[in-house]
Amino acid sequence: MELVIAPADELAVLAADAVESLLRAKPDAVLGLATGSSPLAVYGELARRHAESGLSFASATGFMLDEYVGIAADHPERYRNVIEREIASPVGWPSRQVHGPDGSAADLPAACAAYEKAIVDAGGVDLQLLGIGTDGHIAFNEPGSSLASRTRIKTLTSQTRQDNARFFGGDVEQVPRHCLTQGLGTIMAARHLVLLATGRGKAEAVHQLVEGPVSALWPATVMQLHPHATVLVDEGAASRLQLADYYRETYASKPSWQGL
Ligand SMILES: N[C@@H]1[C@@H](O)[C@H](O)[C@@H](COP(=O)(O)O)O[C@@H]1O
Repeated sequence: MELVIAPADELAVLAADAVESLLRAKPDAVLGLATGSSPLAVYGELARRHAESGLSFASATGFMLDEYVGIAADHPERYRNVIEREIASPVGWPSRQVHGPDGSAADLPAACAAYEKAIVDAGGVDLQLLGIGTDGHIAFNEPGSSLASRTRIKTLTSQTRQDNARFFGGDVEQVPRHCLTQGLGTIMAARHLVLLATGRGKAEAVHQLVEGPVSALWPATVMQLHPHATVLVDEGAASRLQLADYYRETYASKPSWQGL
């Protein structure tokens, strides 16, 4: 696992660099897309590069991490709509190439199985962007999630619903109770994981993710078992790391030819 501690704007540039080098080397790459506020600056940077230097998503495929169940199709916070607004549309990415779990399906387990198959059929995810919840969830894999889980229905914790209430006018009752989410096993099958976390509110989750014991209680800790995981954090999110000085030293002495 590589840990980078830097100001938030630099983290977004680093993550965008990783996406750009992948797309330049493999235009039909498969990208894993996260929602939440953490990846927004990355999406902004990618949109800027699309507009200014022609970075193209025309042949790429995207897979979202998760989706609410029981949210109106035209709700601005439906993750499908968020991804369309924040990244697909700004980079000219054809909608038919960007996929998400179908939270409005009549048969939700079948929709989950179909989603797993679609990811495999596309060749698997090359680079998965991730955020992290204050309780250590990734996608919507709440504490207690099986470390081997696949796309399925989950019930959101009250902590996550409170955290996400800000997207629903501050009213926690408006936040759906259920979701479809890629499982931890699904996420672990991606070839490169890039997680972004900023602010002191994420400090404990980041400490557990990087330095805690691997445990379903802190689902993101499963990333310790991934052969290529990059964790990008600002000073606030790094504030509880025991080995922060070592991570800084390692990154400062990293050879310039070595990407993320
Ligand atoms: N399902 C999403 C996660 O994918 C995201 O990582 C998390 C953190 O969100 P934020 O980046 O806004 O802190 O929120 C939601 O619960």
